[in-house]
Amino acid sequence: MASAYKPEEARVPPAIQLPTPPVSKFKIALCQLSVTADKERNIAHARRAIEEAAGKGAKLVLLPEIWNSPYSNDSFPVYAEDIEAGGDAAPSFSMLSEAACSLGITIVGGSIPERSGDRLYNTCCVFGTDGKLKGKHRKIHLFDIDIPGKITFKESKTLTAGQHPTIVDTDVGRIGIGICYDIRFQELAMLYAARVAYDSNHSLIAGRNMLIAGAHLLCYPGAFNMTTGPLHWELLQRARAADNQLYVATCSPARDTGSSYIAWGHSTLVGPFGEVIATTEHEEAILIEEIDYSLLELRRTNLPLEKQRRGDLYQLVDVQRLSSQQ
Ligand SMILES: NC(=O)CCC(=O)C(=O)O
Repeated sequence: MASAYKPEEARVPPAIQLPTPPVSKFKIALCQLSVTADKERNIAHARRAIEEAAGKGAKLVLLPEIWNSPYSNDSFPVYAEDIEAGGDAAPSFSMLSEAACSLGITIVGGSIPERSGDRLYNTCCVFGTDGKLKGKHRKIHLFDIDIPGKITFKESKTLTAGQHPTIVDTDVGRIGIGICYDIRFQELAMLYAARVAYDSNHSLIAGRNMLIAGAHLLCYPGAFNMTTGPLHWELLQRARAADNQLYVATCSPARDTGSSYIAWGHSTLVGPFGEVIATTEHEEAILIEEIDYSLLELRRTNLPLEKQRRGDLYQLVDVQRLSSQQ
C-alpha cells in the first residue's frame, strides 16, 4: 500500500521562505590575530586589523575566540570586561563599537571574557554599522574535555554557560552565532537554519536575545587545539554548512607555540554545498572572501532537503520556546 506520507503536510508549523538578505554579495574578513598577554596591545592590534579589512572592502569582519586575553582559566577573570557597564569597564567592547560605527561595517566581535555580577562568560558581541550592539552570545557549550596525554581543559572551572541561542539580523544577512565548542552541537546550527516562523512578524521573542527563521550565515569564533583541530575543525564546519545549506565562517587566533593553549588556526569560510571557499594556515592572516547569497537558493534547489525532510518521523524542537508557552 502506498504511504500516506505528505512531506509538505508533515511540518508543524509550516516552513517559511528563506528571508531575502539585505545584500546578495559582499566581502567577509576573517582576522586570524596573534594574541599576547598585553591587553592594550591586543585591542590596538585588532583595531588595526579591522581597519585594514574594511579598507580592502570587507563589510563584515569576524574576529577570533578570546582575542583580548590569553586562552586560560587563569587569565579569564583578569581580562574580563563588564559589557553592560561599557566605557572604561569594557575597552575591547568599546573599541569594537567605535570601529563598526566609524568604518560603517558589521562586526562579529570574536569573543572576550565577560564579567556579569559574580559570573564570567565567554561572550561574542555583534555590532551593526551604527556601532550599536545587535546581539550578544554567551558560549552555550563550555569546553570541558579530557584526552589524557593530549589535552585537558575545563572552561567550567571559571566560566558559566550561556542560556540562549543567538541569531542576529544585520546589514549583511541573518547570522547565527556560536563560539568554538558550540560548533560540535548540530542541533544549534539546525535551530539557526530552521525556517520556522514562531512569531507572525518574526519579532524578537520577549526577553530573549533570539530570533528564529532561516540564518544565511553561521559565524563561529573558535580556538580549536592541536589534537582535535586537525581531525575535526574543518570537518565540523563543512558538516554544519552542508547539512544546513548555508555559509559557515570561523575565525581562530593565530598559533602561539609558547602559550599554554596552542590554537590550531585555520580560519575558514565554507559555502552552502559544504565546499571550502577559503582557508588559511596557522600564522596571522586577514582572509577576505566574497559571500554570494544567491548560492543558498541554488543549492537548496539542487538538493531540496527542506522539502524532503521527514517531519512525520522526526522534528527539531526548541525546548525554550515550548517552555515559554507553558
Ligand atoms: N575553545 C574551545 O571551545 C575549543 C574547542 C575544541 O578545541 C574542540 O575540540 O571542540
